[in-house]
Amino acid sequence: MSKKPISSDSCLNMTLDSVRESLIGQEDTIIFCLIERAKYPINCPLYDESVAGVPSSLVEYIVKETEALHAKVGRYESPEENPFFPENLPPLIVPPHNIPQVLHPSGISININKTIWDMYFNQLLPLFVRDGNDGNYVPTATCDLHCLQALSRRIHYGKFVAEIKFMDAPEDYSPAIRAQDRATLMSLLTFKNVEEMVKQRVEKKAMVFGQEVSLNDPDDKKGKYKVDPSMVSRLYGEWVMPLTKLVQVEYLLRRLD
Ligand SMILES: C=C(O[C@@H]1C=C(C(=O)O)C=C[C@H]1O)C(=O)O
Repeated sequence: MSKKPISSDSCLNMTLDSVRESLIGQEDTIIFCLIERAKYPINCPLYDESVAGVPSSLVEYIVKETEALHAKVGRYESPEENPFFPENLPPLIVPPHNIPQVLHPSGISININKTIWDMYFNQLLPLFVRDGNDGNYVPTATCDLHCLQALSRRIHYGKFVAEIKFMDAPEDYSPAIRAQDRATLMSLLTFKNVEEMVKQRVEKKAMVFGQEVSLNDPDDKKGKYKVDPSMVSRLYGEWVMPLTKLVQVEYLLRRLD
């Protein structure tokens, strides 16, 4: 496993192991966010485009307005954060943080949040949320926002993974980058054994974090989970890891610009 610091002057001492540790920590956040969202039914009116009083769906309005507030106080100063609606974000009202530059400048602006948005609302939500409408629209939208932010952060973390992989073996990656050869880059950065471990671990975490707890009959709730653990494994296998790898490829394609 790599132990080399990512760059001598970044002082961040990132390694492939340390970014993988961060991805493992982010698994917890994603699973807890899914558990919170699953408390509410689908609450369809939130996603209806024609709600009186707001210019878009209620969920889109809440995400946009929250991002505008967060932009003013510096959320998007961090290279780990990517807005869903980057157009027309207001300027900072606090002093800049001067976060050390780790990523290659051409890769920083990669943003696949449109794909993440579509995946979340059209494919993922219907899989783990029950039908119904309990009227809790704003708390439900807040859960959607947290799920989206956690997934986006995890998937865009591929930029850091790619930077480290490149710095560890520029001689392996450079010919494929020069040839703009996506398939070779994808196979160079893929570790099937790591992906298999990730899928197993998130399934196990979903069992532990989402188990139902009963004081009376311990067997009463056995085998019942707040979100289906196999669905979490599927989420990672079909969307989270492929999209993280897409970000890695996009980043590497620009790495020698
Ligand atoms: C993130 C990495 O790159 C790839 C993507 C993975 C993921 O998204 O979890 C896991 C293994 C790799 O195939 C990594 O190597 O850790």
